[in-house]
Amino acid sequence: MLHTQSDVVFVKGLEVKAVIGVYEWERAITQPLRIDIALETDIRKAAASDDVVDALNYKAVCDDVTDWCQSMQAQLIEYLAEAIAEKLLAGYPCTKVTLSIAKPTAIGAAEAVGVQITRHAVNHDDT
Ligand SMILES: Nc1nc2c(c(=O)[nH]1)N=C([C@H](O)[C@@H](O)CO)CN2
Repeated sequence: MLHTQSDVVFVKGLEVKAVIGVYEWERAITQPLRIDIALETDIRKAAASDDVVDALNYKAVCDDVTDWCQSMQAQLIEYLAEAIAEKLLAGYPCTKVTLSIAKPTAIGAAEAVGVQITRHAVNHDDT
C-alpha cells in the first residue's frame, strides 16, 4: 500500500528518576533519565473528531513509560529502550517508534550519554 501521509505523536524530554546502571553504587540510588519518544501513528480520526479517545494519548504514554522505567530497574539503557519500544508498539496504535534515553548525570564531562533506537511494528498481513 502507498502511504501518502506520515504523522507523529511525540514526547520530548520526559524526565524520570529511576534505578539504572551497571555499577553497585548505581543500584543504591535513583538517577534522572531524559526520554524522547516519536510514535508514528495516523492522527486523522482525532483531528476530525477533536476527541481524545480517538487520539494516541501522550499523557498515557508518559505515565506508562515512567512506570516501566521505575519498575524495571534495568542495568543497561539498551535493555530499557528495547523493552519500552516493544511495549509501546504492543500497547498503542503506532507503526514505528523512535526512542532515545539519555543519562544526563552519568558522565561528568559529558552533557548526556545514551542510546537512540527505531523499531517497527510487525505487519501480520505480510506473513
Ligand atoms: N552502552 C552503554 N554503556 C554504558 C552503560 C549503558 O547503559 N550502556 N552504563 C554504564 C554505567 O551504568 C554508567 O552510566 C555509569 O557511569 C556505563 N556504560
